[in-house]
Amino acid sequence: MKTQNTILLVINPIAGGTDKQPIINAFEKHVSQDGNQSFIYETTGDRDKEAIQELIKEQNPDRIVVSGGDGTIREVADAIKGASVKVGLLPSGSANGLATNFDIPDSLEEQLDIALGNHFIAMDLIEINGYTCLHIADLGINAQLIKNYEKSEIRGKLGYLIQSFPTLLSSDFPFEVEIQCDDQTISEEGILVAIANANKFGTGAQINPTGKMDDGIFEVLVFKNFSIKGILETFYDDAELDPDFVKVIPCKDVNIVSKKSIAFQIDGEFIGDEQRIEAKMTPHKLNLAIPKSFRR
Ligand SMILES: Nc1ncnc2c1ncn2[C@@H]1O[C@H](COP(=O)(O)OP(=O)(O)OP(=O)(O)O)[C@@H](O)[C@H]1O
Repeated sequence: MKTQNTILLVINPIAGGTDKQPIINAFEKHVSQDGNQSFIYETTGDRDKEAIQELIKEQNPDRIVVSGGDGTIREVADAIKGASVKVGLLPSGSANGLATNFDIPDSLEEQLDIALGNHFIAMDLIEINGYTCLHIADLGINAQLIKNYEKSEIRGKLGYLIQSFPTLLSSDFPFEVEIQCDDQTISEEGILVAIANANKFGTGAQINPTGKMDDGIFEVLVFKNFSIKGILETFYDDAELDPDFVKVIPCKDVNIVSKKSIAFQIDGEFIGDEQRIEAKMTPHKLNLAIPKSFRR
């Protein structure tokens, strides 16, 4: 006889500003049709990591399905660190950068098939200045855009675009950094220094085409100057990054020091103006359910 599994849904009621009841209904239906048992935890924004850890201890779920944005996924990743529980995604945040990297489709039914399916990646987790990073962190123009965007009242792509003009003209760019990666030290000048586990920004821009999310290595990318060609190339899957435009340094451990404080973001969330960034690959993996068609 098939054993009954317990599946926990962690759902952020405010993510993306949408009604979550249809997601809860579809999840419960799908899990019961599979002959499994479901239970639900709604995040509150206060001590969610600890609450999820308590639930894992009490209920010992076989899998946790996360409905929210990257912030909610990170909360779950932090809660299960070191445990083997599987994780599925029902992206419902405002940007969904991690889901974009795995080409998770828009339809809820397809998302449920994937989240409750049996294709997994043992995804690397990076620790940066004490935070868990799921896909991409960066110092420079992109983080400055996110900072300006978070302060602005105009939402959506238009808001992002309007913010880009003062950001691109700011005297902070380019800036100088010293990068100590494993046992080499490099001095560079750039407009954006990214630490990338993944290939894409949440917007879909392909900034790190050779990155693999399960190889135990992340890439430090230094974008050296404003190049329309270089920026356009990052939108194509098979882009070969021009070394005059971007320098790529694969590593497991990096210290980045900037001469001045520069805007810094992790997974689409503005962290602060920073001068020192310490990033290292953690020994933990996220056992994530992904589409069968995902190309590593
Ligand atoms: N019930 C709640 N009320 C208010 N805030 C909450 C609640 N639950 C979670 N949060 C907050 O939501 C944030 C995480 O949101 P998340 O990133 O998942 O969604 P989002 O911001 O809509 O999406 P994205 O990160 O893709 O832009 C955290 O700051 C968390 O503290």
